[in-house]
Amino acid sequence: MSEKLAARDRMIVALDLPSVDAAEAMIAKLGDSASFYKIGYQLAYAGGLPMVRRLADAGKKVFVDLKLHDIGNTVARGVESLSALGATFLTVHAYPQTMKAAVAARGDSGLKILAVTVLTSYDDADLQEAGYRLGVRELVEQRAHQAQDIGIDGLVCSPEEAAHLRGIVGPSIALVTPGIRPAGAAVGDQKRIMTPARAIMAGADYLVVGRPIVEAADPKAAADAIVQEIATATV
Ligand SMILES: O=c1ccn([C@@H]2O[C@H](COP(=O)(O)O)[C@@H](O)[C@H]2O)c(=O)[nH]1
Repeated sequence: MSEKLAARDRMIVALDLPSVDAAEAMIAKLGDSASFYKIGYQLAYAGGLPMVRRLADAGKKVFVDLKLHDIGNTVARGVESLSALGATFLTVHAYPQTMKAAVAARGDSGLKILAVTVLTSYDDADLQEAGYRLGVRELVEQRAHQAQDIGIDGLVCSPEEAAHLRGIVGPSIALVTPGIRPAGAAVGDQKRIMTPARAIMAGADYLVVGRPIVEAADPKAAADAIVQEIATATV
């Protein structure tokens, strides 16, 4: 990551909420404690995509996490449509055809394409069950090399792989890490997790945090605590 970001701007809050009203209420609760939001399946499919422009116009950054994966032409047309929304990041799965189509289609829109290496809810046994021959570490590494060759802007990975990947891809590819759990937080369905401080020390550029904030009794206090942890861990 070339730019030096403030701790708050490295935390991406996943707005995994059932409606636009619920998401807007959460954004109001968080106020200045959050500057970067992620819109994924739940909110996008509940009419949340127009929020991208509204948030961008309000000075917030937005990550559209739709994890595109289809034939190249369909991915390219989808990226063209999404690039008009004003988002900062868009995810695709880290398959070569998909990544090539997305990188070619983003044009000079300013949209950055992130490749999802291996979902943070997967471990080696899950990959084997899905028919993969490689374990998590090997598949993440292979996909990182392919993504870099294709010209991808960033990788989504677990913080467990961040230090290793930083050594492979160098400083200019953003490492965006879900699977963040403050000490004592419920793990849920995530399998490859770290605390915010450890993720930052491992080399993550951005931390994606959903349930530990949006399901907290006091989301603003939860977000402030994570930002404080990021600040303390930043060297
Ligand atoms: O590998 C991945 C890719 C994306 N995600 C998304 O991040 C958030 C994490 O939410 P938590 O509630 O903090 O677990 C969620 O929107 C996922 O779709 C991921 O977890 N892992």
